[in-house]
Amino acid sequence: MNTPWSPSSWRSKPVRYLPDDYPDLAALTRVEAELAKLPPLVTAAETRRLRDALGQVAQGKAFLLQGGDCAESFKEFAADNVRSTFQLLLQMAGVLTFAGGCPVVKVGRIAGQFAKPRSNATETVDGVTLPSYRGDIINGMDFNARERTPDPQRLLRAYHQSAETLQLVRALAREGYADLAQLLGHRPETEGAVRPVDFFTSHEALLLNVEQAMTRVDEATGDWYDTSAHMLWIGERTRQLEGGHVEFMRGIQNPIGLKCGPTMEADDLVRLIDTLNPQGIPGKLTLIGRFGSDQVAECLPRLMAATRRHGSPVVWSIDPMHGNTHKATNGYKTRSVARILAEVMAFLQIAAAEGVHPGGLHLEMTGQDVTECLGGPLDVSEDDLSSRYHTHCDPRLNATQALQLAFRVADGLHTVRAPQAHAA
Ligand SMILES: O=C[C@H](O)[C@H](O)COP(=O)(O)O
Ligand SMILES: C=C(OP(=O)(O)O)C(=O)O
Repeated sequence: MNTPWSPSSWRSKPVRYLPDDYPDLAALTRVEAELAKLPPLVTAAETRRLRDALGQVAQGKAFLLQGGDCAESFKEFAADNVRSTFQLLLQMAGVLTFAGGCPVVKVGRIAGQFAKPRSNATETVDGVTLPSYRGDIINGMDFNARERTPDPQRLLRAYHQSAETLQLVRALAREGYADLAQLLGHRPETEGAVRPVDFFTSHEALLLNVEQAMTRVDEATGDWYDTSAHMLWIGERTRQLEGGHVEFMRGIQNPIGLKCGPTMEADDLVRLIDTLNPQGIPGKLTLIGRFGSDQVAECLPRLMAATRRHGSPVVWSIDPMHGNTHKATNGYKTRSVARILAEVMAFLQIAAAEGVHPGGLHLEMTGQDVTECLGGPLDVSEDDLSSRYHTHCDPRLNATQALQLAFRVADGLHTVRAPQAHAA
């Protein structure tokens, strides 16, 4: 694609999943202009550091751990919640580093993960039909007409909450951690042993009007960076080659993710790679498979084979959440840890068979002790779901479930690497 790009060129393309029911469009335009004047949330230099770190993943020398809420919310925003998810990610990274034998790049679904592409535009309860809840950045979760009407002021509230979240995350990352013992809950023995950690932010780049407003020229390089997060990804529902989301993402220098679900064809994937990373920069593009444990064996090998033949240095990561959602018999939207584990293990085995580095894990998870996914070490049952089901959209792994997964992945990475180590 050699056509000129600008932060607003997506506006001339078909765009899916952007709300089109703001009652006052002039108010929306005013808020977009206000956002464009607010300070960047992240810097271009930090963003380049993440791209370089992901370049190491693309070369098989590191592993990507990306995780956090399905949807951040205004109501659940609290320092303790941010801290517990941050610490959980560090604990998991510790497990993966020690057992997997390579550095782990840590990226939160945090400080901007607010907008959700919903399967149905409307929801009907007791004969009343209203717009679906689409994330706190767009409308409210309560089932009444006022809450479900998109409100542009929510864009500003989400910006400010993201800024506060980032401030806390940056402080926590500076405090860093001393060693694995501290990660597992013990205090460091000496102050001097503390090491800062690199921690990055990410979210789905769904609301292109917001992403456009946050996109600025970096003085040092003259390049465009989306300063709303270090990494942005294109969702499964908005990855059309000719669509607005791909158009926007092809012009920014941030590392980007691309969700790849069961309907992704190898030819389309190659075209998307050529469009999104035409120069083949290592670390620029992360492919995030999300097929479901029952489809991964059928879908993933041909996509991995296509990227291997193509030769562009992509990171292959797996999101074992979004293809494994089902409704429990009591109506809760849930996921079973067994199926999540099965998809991740299949990913490791398929990557080994295709000669591709299994580069990362993308999870919806929280440090809070929720009961949203079934199974795990404490064997959450369908009857337990109602006790602590707090997610605003999709079910997340709780801390014990996420740590169990990290140990299993670390084991799996060790096993798939062992034959390569012997061969070397
Ligand atoms: O998180 C992703 C999507 O927004 C979500 O899976 C869609 O959920 P829904 O099918 O309940 O709309
Ligand atoms: C919507 C999401 O996933 P997907 O696009 O893969 O369905 C998500 O990760 O929040």
